[in-house]
Amino acid sequence: MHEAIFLKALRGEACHPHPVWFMRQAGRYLPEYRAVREKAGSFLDLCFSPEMAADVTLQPIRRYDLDAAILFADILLMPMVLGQDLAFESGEGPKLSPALGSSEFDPSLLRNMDIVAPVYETVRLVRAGLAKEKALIGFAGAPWTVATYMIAGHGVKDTAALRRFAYDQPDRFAALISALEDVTIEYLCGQVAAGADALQLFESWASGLPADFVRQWCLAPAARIAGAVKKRHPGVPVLAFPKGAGSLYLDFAAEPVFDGLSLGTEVDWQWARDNLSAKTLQGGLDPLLVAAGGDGMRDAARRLRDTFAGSPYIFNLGHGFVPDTPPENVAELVSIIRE
Ligand SMILES: Cc1c2[nH]c(c1CCC(=O)O)Cc1[nH]c(c(CCC(=O)O)c1C)Cc1[nH]c(c(CCC(=O)O)c1C)Cc1[nH]c(c(C)c1CCC(=O)O)C2
Repeated sequence: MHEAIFLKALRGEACHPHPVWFMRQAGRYLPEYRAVREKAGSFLDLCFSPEMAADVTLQPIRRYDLDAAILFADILLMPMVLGQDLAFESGEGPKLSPALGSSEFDPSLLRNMDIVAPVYETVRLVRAGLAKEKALIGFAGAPWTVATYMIAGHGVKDTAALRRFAYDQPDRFAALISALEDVTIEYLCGQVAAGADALQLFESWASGLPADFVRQWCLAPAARIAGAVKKRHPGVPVLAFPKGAGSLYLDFAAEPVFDGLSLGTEVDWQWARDNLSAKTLQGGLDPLLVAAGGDGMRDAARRLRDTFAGSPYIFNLGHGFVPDTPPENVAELVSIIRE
C-alpha cells in the first residue's frame, strides 16, 4: 500500500523530498483555470458545479505533479448555509448581506446544509480521479475569520470594527461563533465522508488581536471543531492556519487535536523549527517571491527546504498565490524542492 507522502508527513514522518502543495494552487494564475471559470460563469457557479470544480481541483496536480489537491470551494459558503446572500463582484471581493454589523439578522435560525451538497459531490469526483499516492485536502474557514466577513458584509483591512461588535454585542457574537462551529463540523464531516483525506482550517485573521481574544475566539473554536470531527472520523489529520498569530503559534502547537500548523509569510522559519516541533509544519514562503521569480525565489526556496530538512514538513506558501504569478515560476519552484 502506497500512503501519500503528504499524509506521512502529517503523521510526523520526515520525508525527503518534502511533500508539496500550494495555497490557491487552482486559480487565476493558471490559463486552464481561467478557461473553465469563463465557461462556468461566476466563481460561485464554479464552486457549485461538481464536474468543473473537480476539474480545476485537479489542474495543478496534472501540471505540476503536486503531492496534494485542495478541494475547490470557498470559506464563505458557510455564511450561505446560515442564510446570508453571497456575491463576488469583479474586482471588489465578496459581498455578504444582510451584514450582521448593520442589521438585526440572526444567523442562528437557519441551517441549510443542502446548499453545500454539490461540494461533497466534487470531493467524490476528485478522489475518484486522483492517484492513491496523492492526498485530497478538505477545508473550511475558522469561525472568527468567517465571522469577520459576516459582520462587515465584505473583506476588511483591519478588525477594529469587528472587535468592537464582539465587545458591544457579546451574546450575539458568541451565538454567531457557536453557529459557525456547528455548521463547520457538519460540513467538514461531510467532506471526510465523501473522501477528503485531511482537513485544513483557515484562520486568515489571527493577526492584530489581543492574546486572550485569540485563545477564546480563534484557538478554542478551531480546537472544538477539530475534536468533534475526529470523534466521528478518528484519525483524520487536521492542519490549523492561524495566520499572523505571532507568539500565539505556541498555543496552537500545544493543542493536541491539531496534527499540523501552517506558517504565514511573517513567521521566522528557524524559530518555527526550534519552537513548534510538536507539530508537522507547513508553508512559510512569501507568495510574492514566486510571482517575482529569479534568484530571490530560488534562494528562499532552498533555504526554506533546508531549514526543515530532517523534520516533518510540507512545502507551501505563507499565503495564496497572487493572480499574476507566472506558471513557469511554479514549475521551477517545484523542481527546486525536489532537487
Ligand atoms: C479569506 C479566504 C477566502 N477564501 C479562502 C480564504 C482563506 C485563505 C486566505 O486568507 O486567502 C480560502 C480559499 N479560497 C479558494 C480556495 C480553493 C482552494 C485553493 O487554495 O486552490 C480556498 C482554500 C478559492 C478561491 N476563492 C476566491 C478565488 C478567486 C475567484 C475567481 O475570481 O476566480 C479563488 C480561486 C475568491 C475569494 N474568496 C475569499 C476572498 C476574499 C476572495 C476574493 C479575493 C480574490 O479574488 O482573490 C475568501
